[in-house]
Amino acid sequence: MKFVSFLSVVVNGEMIEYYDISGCYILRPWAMSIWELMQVFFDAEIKKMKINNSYFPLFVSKTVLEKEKDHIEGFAPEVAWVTKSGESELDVHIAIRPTSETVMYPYFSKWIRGHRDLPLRLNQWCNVVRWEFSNPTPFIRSREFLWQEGHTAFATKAEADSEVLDILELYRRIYEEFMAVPVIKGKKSEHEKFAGGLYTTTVEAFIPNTGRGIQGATSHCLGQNFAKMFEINFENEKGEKAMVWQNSWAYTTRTIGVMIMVHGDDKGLVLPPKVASVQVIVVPVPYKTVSTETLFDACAATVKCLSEAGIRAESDLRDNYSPGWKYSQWEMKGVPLRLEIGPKDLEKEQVRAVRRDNSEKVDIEMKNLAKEVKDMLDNIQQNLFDTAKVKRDACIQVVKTWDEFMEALNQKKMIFAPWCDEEEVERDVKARTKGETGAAKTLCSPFEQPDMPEGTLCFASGKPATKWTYWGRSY
Ligand SMILES: O=C1CCCN[C@@H]1CCCn1cnc2cc(F)c(F)cc2c1=O
Ligand SMILES: [Mg+2]
Repeated sequence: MKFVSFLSVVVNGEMIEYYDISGCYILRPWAMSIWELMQVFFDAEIKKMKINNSYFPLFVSKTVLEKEKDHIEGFAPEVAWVTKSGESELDVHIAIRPTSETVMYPYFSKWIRGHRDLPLRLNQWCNVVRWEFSNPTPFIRSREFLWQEGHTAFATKAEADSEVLDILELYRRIYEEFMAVPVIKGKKSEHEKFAGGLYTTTVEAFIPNTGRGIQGATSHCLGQNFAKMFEINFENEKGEKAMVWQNSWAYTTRTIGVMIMVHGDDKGLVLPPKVASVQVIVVPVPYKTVSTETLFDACAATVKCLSEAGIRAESDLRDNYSPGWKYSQWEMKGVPLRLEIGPKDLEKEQVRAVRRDNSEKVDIEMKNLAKEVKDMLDNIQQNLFDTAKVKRDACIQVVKTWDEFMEALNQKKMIFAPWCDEEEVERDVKARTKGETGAAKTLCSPFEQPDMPEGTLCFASGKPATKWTYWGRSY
């Protein structure tokens, strides 16, 4: 789906309404319901991990936010400030949280005294503000967005390392099991990682239509960097004073944008059933040979039968739109399955099912309705993932030399190359590929590393390669 159509699809699909402040968007129910369905899954999963939700203030004082210069110096231009209340200047300017490390960690320091206070594992569902200037795009890059941010503290590095991967697996599930979007799990390079942390793990998605990678969600091990900065110590079992090991992890409303870009087509949105607030829309096809009331009753009974089977079904009984108009509107909104009920269907005690993913039409017997519809929805979910994976894999290009790299980059590929893992070389590749469509950067080094034949050289530096890494232009 091309960019222009992305902007029109999110508006025509009634997900987004533009707002009079640039970079800010209204999330309408059709989008908010997707966020909520994911939240139900993720919140239940972190509760199983004994992670508690909390809520910290939106505001950070300047002194606290700038406690450690190098943590935010690169981000300073993005920070939004409250400088006045009414007509009076605030003597201490207050930042709106762009992320909550500096909000939370002074209290982690206060609450964590002994090893019995560990692990401390908090999450919050909230909004954050980052006053970015690069091209704002609904869901993908906005000045305010919704996310969950997890912040955890452990006595040992091993516990932190293990939780980083547990959370990353939840992010993979969000993308692959709910959004039907294939992602690659891996580690960010030293250049691309969260500078305040020890290492960053990520699930990377790829948008075949634009040939750009996109960071899907991140799970950072912060090491003891913030413990040092905020003096978060505890007395360990040997009575020694030790610093905690911390993680922080987030996914955002960007997930919805990725899903739209991957599955959308020229008829509009295509929603995976797992995240569709309406999975089945029932549309009556009136005809003079049968009373509208009979048809409407059949639609209502169909909705009731599906709802009782746990399927999110609605009927569209509006009498001021034709069936054809309704079909295109619900296709634009991406409803996975449409059931048409006309006189003939009534006679044969069946419904005409039309799939949104491949436009296939099949007749379903009313008596097997719930089971057949459930199976079709599962099939649509799987088909969307399989189709997206084939498309994404077709974009992956293995390269060994600089020329092959440049050719693949200009063919909008997701490049898989042997790399010497030197930060200087990554900076050099960025400089050499700078262009109006943006430079190439590392996306991640996948945990699953193919073997590196003896003597393989880095595609960019010619030095001995140490790891296989995905490269590409990105959002
Ligand atoms: O990405 C995560 C997971 C959830 C908690 N935070 C981490 C790292 C966020 C990295 N980051 C990202 N963006 C920022 C923007 C700012 F304006 C700013 F002051 C600080 C940051 C900033 O620290
Ligand atoms: Mg940023």
